[in-house]
Amino acid sequence: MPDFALEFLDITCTFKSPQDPKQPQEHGYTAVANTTLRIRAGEFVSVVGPTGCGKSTLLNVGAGLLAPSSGTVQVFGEPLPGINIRAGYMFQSEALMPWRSAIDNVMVGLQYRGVPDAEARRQAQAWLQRVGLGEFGERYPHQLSGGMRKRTALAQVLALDPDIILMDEPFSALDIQTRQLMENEVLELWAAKKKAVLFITHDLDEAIAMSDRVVVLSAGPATHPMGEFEIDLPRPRDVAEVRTQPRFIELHSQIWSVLRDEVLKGYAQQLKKAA
Ligand SMILES: Nc1ncnc2c1ncn2[C@@H]1O[C@H](COP(=O)(O)OP(=O)(O)OP(=O)(O)O)[C@@H](O)[C@H]1O
Repeated sequence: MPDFALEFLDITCTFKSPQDPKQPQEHGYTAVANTTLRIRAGEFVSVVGPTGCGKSTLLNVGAGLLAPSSGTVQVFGEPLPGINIRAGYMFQSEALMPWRSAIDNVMVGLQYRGVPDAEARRQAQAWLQRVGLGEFGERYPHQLSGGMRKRTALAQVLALDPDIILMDEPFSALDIQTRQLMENEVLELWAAKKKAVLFITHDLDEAIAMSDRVVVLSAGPATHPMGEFEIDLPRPRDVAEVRTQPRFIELHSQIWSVLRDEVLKGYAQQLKKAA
């Protein structure tokens, strides 16, 4: 198997201006510029950067939902021709179908893949069990708490057994306690199966606590990696406890010294845009 599960090779993404759609694309807004980022099979990589810098854009490129203006994406050494079928995707927003019960939501991807209903139901139930929702399969999304909905979404992604998991600020809407529980659950599930994970967050503590490597993106436009940090904290980790370790604090201050300036630049740009 190739060393890298997912490679972004010299990726640039330029969007046409919504105000002037007739303008040639090269005169539009360049969100991501000349970005190269490689994620090894089984590696947990977080990408942090100021708000609006281009994190989701990069993730969408990795999912095959957005074609880059230039550069290539490789999945296990092969160029990505369209949708990345080896990747599961967990969004920031709710992605559950409100008219389907939790178990039906988890089953749906398996059914699309042609798994017979009874087997899909059995597998979905096993995943709900694993994320602590064994008793809640018949509930509809509106009958579940925010944390339970996130767990259902996690089961939905993991049920498809993807080799690559793309997560876009999946827990940002949760309260801190639920968030830490979910982070620990993700780490446990990841340790059992060792998938490649690309995790987008603007929370540096979360990034360090979860990851093998943290990549810092510059403020936009033309965002690109500014620094990469190996997180050599021992595993298994408890995301709340690990934050008290001296090495965590050291890594945090090293990464923050790079990220801080970018956050300030990003903030200044947002103020300029709003003016
Ligand atoms: N389809 C699009 N058309 C035009 N501009 C876009 C499009 N998608 C994203 N952008 C712009 O590209 C930039 C990067 O957006 P993106 O959503 O990738 O940032 P982000 O880092 O994920 O943001 P946040 O931290 O707020 O989630 C933003 O300025 C955004 O307005």
